[in-house]
Amino acid sequence: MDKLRITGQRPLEGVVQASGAKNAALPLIAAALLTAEPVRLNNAPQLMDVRTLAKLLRSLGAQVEQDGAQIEINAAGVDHYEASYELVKTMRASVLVLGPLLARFGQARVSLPGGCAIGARPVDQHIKGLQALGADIVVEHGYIVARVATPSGRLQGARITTDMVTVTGTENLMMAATLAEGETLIDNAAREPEIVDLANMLRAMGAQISGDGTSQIRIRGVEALHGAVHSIIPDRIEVGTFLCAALAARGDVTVQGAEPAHQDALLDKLREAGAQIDTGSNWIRLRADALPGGRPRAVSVRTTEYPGFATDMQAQFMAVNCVAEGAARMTETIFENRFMHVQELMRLGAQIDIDGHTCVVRGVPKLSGATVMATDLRASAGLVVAALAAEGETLIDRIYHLDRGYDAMEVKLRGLGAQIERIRGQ
Ligand SMILES: CC(=O)N[C@H]1[C@@H](OP(=O)(O)OP(=O)(O)OC[C@H]2O[C@@H](n3ccc(=O)[nH]c3=O)[C@H](O)[C@@H]2O)O[C@H](CO)[C@@H](O)[C@@H]1O
Ligand SMILES: C=C(OP(=O)(O)O)C(=O)O
Repeated sequence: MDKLRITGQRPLEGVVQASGAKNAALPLIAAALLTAEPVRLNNAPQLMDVRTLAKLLRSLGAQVEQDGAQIEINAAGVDHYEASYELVKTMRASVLVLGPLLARFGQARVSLPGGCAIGARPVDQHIKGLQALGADIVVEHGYIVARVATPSGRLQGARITTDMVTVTGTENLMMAATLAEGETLIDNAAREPEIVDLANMLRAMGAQISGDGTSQIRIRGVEALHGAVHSIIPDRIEVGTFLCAALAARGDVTVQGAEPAHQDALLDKLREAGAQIDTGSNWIRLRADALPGGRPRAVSVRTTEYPGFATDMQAQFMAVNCVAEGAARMTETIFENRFMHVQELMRLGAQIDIDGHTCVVRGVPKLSGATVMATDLRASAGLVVAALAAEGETLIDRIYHLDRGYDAMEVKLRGLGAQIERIRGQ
């Protein structure tokens, strides 16, 4: 297993390029299953999760080729409708093939996604919504077995109100509804930029969708969708991770290829912490090289659905609070077990008390490098941010979690002056 070795307290300076968003790329790749015509995605990130989903689509009979930041998908030859446990267990987002398979082929057998460290993450809302669209669904032997049992063989538009706001749930239902007969209204829909990106590509494929970006999405089903070319939005979590790293390590970093409008909640918190933020149409610059007192101020956050503070940024922002002046309260409201980085941050000298869904972080003047273990994707990113700020050497084990969702992270950080290297495992 690969590890990262980081020697901290090097000033981070310069320009870094953001990649396309993992959480947009995955539903967009799944959406290509909705048509027999080719779909081309530009600005695609090069990530383990993208490779895993590509492998899953190939196992269904699709052709998928990635060449750098371009992915070509042709789902004309799909003749299998089963996503096996072996492929689904490493990545929850594989459940995104359920809606498209059901809508285009009338059947799907998709393994329940494997257990994930950050919470139980059931898919009951995906199932409930697809049932409302007319699917017969049973869960047996660890698989969701779904069939369209309507007289026309097509899903039927319906009103769906999800019990909670779910991102991939909204995406699955949106994709399924594009080929349904009649109109679907998804109420309590997620409003994330990745939902809007998916709606934009589905529209380019001929779908009729409105209301994306609000909590009511309306879809008028069409008989067939066609091919499209689409450019994936920037990865706001990757961008945020670089900004947190720049603040924690007190640098001056410009992230190019970013979308500042997607980052309001985070930029507010970074400013509150003392960072100077400047933005342009597609870049964000964070300056923390002249903080009053030399340290950021501790800032409390509460994770919520978009446009609130993203749960996927909680660990990285906690790393900033670990070296800040003062104390901050951090509340996680989306996932029940997303504080696994706390124990590892404490190995670096952080002072954190956990009480259920809330942590109180008391900033210390200095963290000190140690050997730590990555437990999930953003926990790993939080450890990288902390290690960049820590004195001495930190060894981060199990970075396969990081590779799921960051495109060449150590190469990009090295470009900013970080001392970071990958140690290849056997
Ligand atoms: C690939 C992708 O886009 N992943 C993102 C997506 O995950 P994902 O789409 O899996 O997260 P959801 O928005 O669905 O989860 C939100 C909450 O709803 C619960 N829930 C969800 C569905 C369901 O059927 N039943 C249920 O109880 C979950 O357990 C969780 O507590 O949104 C999360 C919340 O912003 C992010 O952290 C993930 O990075
Ligand atoms: C939790 C995440 O991803 P996933 O939903 O793919 O597990 C994430 O991107 O932080």
